[in-house]
Amino acid sequence: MAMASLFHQSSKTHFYFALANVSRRSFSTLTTSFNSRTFKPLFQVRAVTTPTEAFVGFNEMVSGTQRKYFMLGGKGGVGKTSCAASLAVKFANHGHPTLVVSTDPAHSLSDSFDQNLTGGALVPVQGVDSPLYALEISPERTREEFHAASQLHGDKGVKNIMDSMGLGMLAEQLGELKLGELLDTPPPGLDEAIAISKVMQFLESKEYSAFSRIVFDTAPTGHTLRLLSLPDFLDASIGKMMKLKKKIASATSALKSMFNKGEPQRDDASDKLEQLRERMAKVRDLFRDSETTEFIIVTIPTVMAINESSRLCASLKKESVSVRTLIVNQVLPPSTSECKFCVMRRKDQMRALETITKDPELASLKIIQAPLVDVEIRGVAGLKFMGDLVWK
Ligand SMILES: Nc1ncnc2c1ncn2[C@@H]1O[C@H](COP(=O)(O)OP(=O)(O)OP(=O)(O)O)[C@@H](O)[C@H]1O
Repeated sequence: MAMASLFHQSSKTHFYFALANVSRRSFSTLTTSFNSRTFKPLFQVRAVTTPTEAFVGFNEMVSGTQRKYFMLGGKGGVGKTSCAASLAVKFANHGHPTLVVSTDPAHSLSDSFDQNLTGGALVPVQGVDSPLYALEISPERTREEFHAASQLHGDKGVKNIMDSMGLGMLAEQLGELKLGELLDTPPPGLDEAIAISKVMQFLESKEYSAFSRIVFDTAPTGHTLRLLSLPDFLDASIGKMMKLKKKIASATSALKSMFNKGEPQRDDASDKLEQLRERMAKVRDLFRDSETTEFIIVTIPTVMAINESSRLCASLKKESVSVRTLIVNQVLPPSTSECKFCVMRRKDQMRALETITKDPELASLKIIQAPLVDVEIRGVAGLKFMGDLVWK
């Protein structure tokens, strides 16, 4: 039996209705480089419309103009990008200037929106009611920039780039290490460090201040957990570096005072380390602030995916990251036909869904079931359609 016949008839009508109603308003094609020195807000925040119908969960997510962050993550291929992109479209269509960020090195935002959003800069998404920008954080591209700078200007070039990313203090602390050589075998966590530095830019740059909703399409589970635990790890490392520096500094100043009775020297390096530490603390606090940040786990109704989601949920809770919602995507809609394959598959999915209710990590979450549809979710129209099914 063709997949098409699994599609719920009313949903199909709904889809074409959605297609016909998608606004095609276009935005200026302004793209903004991260390294831009002139910080101007890209646009002003408009009044946000709050739906009055039965949008219980989404109602809470959309209300208020205070900035909120939503991180969507889960196992590879379950529909993270489709869910993240559809949420971003829905926020924008409810009046929120929205930014959707991909931290997955294998980006699929461009494929999902069916628009070219590559380049590692803010790119406007066409076809939504309020400004929606996409950003694919590209560690590979940054690494290439590092290499080029290293070849042209040696370690000084690499340090300049790190400086422009807000990681200059870290570069200084790496001191005599051959940064160029380090890049040939990037240490684990470098991709996440790059993603974190971008998060720091969100927090500090006026350019990003107008976005009231920021949706992260994260990389599959392992990467994401490293990303979330990095601020703590760096904070601890910086703490150790500072202690060491203080010891060296007090020994040095004791020596200096023996020979030179002049003014005590200001310790610039320690000041900068302290600044970096404060920035890391801000990122960590942001991830853990349940008022502003929420992690939404996306899964599919298979025992393997649900088990992984349970482990992800436990790890997120350990990191004190707020998790309230689990999306079970690609659930087969009820079928009136006698297709054996469909009946078996649906039974199997029902068994997997049962395991959620018994899972100690997942049972307490709000469960959203999103149906498997018979068309690929692509383009703003498709994402709007998916958004209306998922985000209610
Ligand atoms: N509910 C659904 N019904 C039908 N197709 C879907 C559904 N959800 C997602 N898809 C399709 O499944 C494919 C994978 O989806 P998506 O790229 O969103 O997954 P992902 O978890 O982000 O993948 P990756 O881990 O590779 O980034 C896409 O072709 C998408 O259109």
